[in-house]
Parts: sequence; structure tokens; C-alpha cells
Amino acid sequence: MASPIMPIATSSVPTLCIDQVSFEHRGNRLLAPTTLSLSGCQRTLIMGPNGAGKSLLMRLAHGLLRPSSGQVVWEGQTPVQAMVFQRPVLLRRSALDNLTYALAVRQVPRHQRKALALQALEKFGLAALAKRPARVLSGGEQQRLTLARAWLLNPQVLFLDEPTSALDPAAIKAVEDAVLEFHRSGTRIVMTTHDLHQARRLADNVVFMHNGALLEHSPAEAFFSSPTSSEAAAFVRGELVW
Ligand SMILES: Nc1ncnc2c1ncn2[C@@H]1O[C@H](COP(=O)(O)OP(=O)(O)OP(=O)(O)O)[C@@H](O)[C@H]1O
Repeated sequence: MASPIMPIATSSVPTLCIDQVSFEHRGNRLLAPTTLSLSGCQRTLIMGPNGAGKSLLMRLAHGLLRPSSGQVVWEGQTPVQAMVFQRPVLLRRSALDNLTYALAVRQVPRHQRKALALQALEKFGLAALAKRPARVLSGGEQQRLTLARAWLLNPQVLFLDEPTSALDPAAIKAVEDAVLEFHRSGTRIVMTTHDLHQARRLADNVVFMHNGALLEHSPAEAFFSSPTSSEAAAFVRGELVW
């Protein structure tokens, strides 16, 4: 097995084809048939108001939900994927043990686990907190710990669902720096956010959703300078859209 913290070759990230994917729950259509293709090592930011279907689309893409119709297809081999959630999901163990456990699940040999976990803690500025119970860490520290755990998986694709919505500016900066670090190492980023400034800082391309439908998918510059739908235009102007 390759070392979990070896960088990945960019070209190895397979294209994600979301083909006419819809999602219904108890007879309610929550996501209209949606087609989207993501290729290369890009940073895609999914934006839109509350309830637009951003998380749904991401969970369908990551395979956490099954589409009601259509299909999610990876061209070539299904890549190694990780997902970071708005509220960190951590075990009732120390920060270090959360990471060694993730390595054990990945069947990394026992004698390598601690050193790799400590390297990841160091990388994400958490070395001093290695022995602290993960669940007493601050929100920002917990989110960095989930990123450190994702780093150990060496993902080709990293999904992040509003990872900074509960964080203060310094913690947001730390998470954004980590996202950029993943991207530099060859990981495709797919992330939801409400924060226009954050999207401007991070996006190569933007997916805009509204009322359970994908309205636009454009390069970031085009999206922010000349969005094509009236809903996206209002959103970019900072108006209240719902
Ligand atoms: N697994 C699910 N089962 C049933 N309904 C769901 C499921 N996931 C989401 N929904 C519903 O689908 C709609 C869209 O939810 P989603 O979480 O995708 O919105 P969102 O754009 O991410 O919003 P927010 O910005 O508030 O997180 C909501 O009405 C939500 O209640």
C-alpha cells in the first residue's frame, strides 16, 4: 500500500458524471434531474440558499444517498474519497487515537500508525493536543482534526459540506489553508458554502443551486461577473434569495 501521506498525481482523478440524478423523499421531489460533470483537479464550490439541495447533491455524489433516478458514475476507477461535515464527527477518544483508528480501518500496519498520525497532527497544527479527548477540542480544532484524518486517507476527491459555517475568522483561515493544501497535493475539492467571499477565495468553478435544481455551473470568474440566472445574479449581489 502507498504511504497515506504521499501526494497524488493530478491526472489520476477520475471524472465524476452525475447523469440525470434526482432525489425524492416520501413523494416529494427534493432534487430535480441534475446533470453535472466534474473533471481535473479543480475546486468546485456549490452555492445557493438554505434548502437549495447543495448537501443532497454532495451526498449523492459521494455515495451516501442513492438517487431516485439517474446515476452517479466515475469514469475509470472509483477514486478514494473523503468527506468533511459541518459538525465534526469524531470518536470519544484522544485526537491521536481518532487518527490511528482511521489508519487501522484502512489497514495500515500497526507499527506505522502512530508516526503517521503524529505527522498529520503536526501538519494541521494539532501536535500539542494529541492526547486531548477529541470531543473537548474547540470547533476549529475539531474541524482541523477531521481534515487531518481525511489527509491520512490520501483522497483523490475531498467533499466538504459547509466546513466553516460555525467557525471564527482565524479557524476559517486554517480550514481554507488546509483545503488549499489538499488541492496542491492533487485532490479535487467539492465544497458547499453560503459565504460569497469564501467562494471567491477558493473556487475554480461554481455550481449554483436553487429550489432543488442546478441553475448554473460556470468558471468562477464568469459566475461572479455575469451569472446567467436572475437567482444567481441576486445571490451574487448579496440580496436575500430563498
Ligand atoms: N436524506 C434526506 N432525506 C429526506 N430529505 C432530505 C434529506 N436530505 C435533505 N433533505 C431535504 O432536502 C432539502 C434540501 O436539503 P439540503 O440539505 O440539500 O439543502 P442545502 O442547500 O444544503 O441547505 P443548507 O444550506 O441549509 O444546508 C431540504 O428540504 C431537506 O430537508
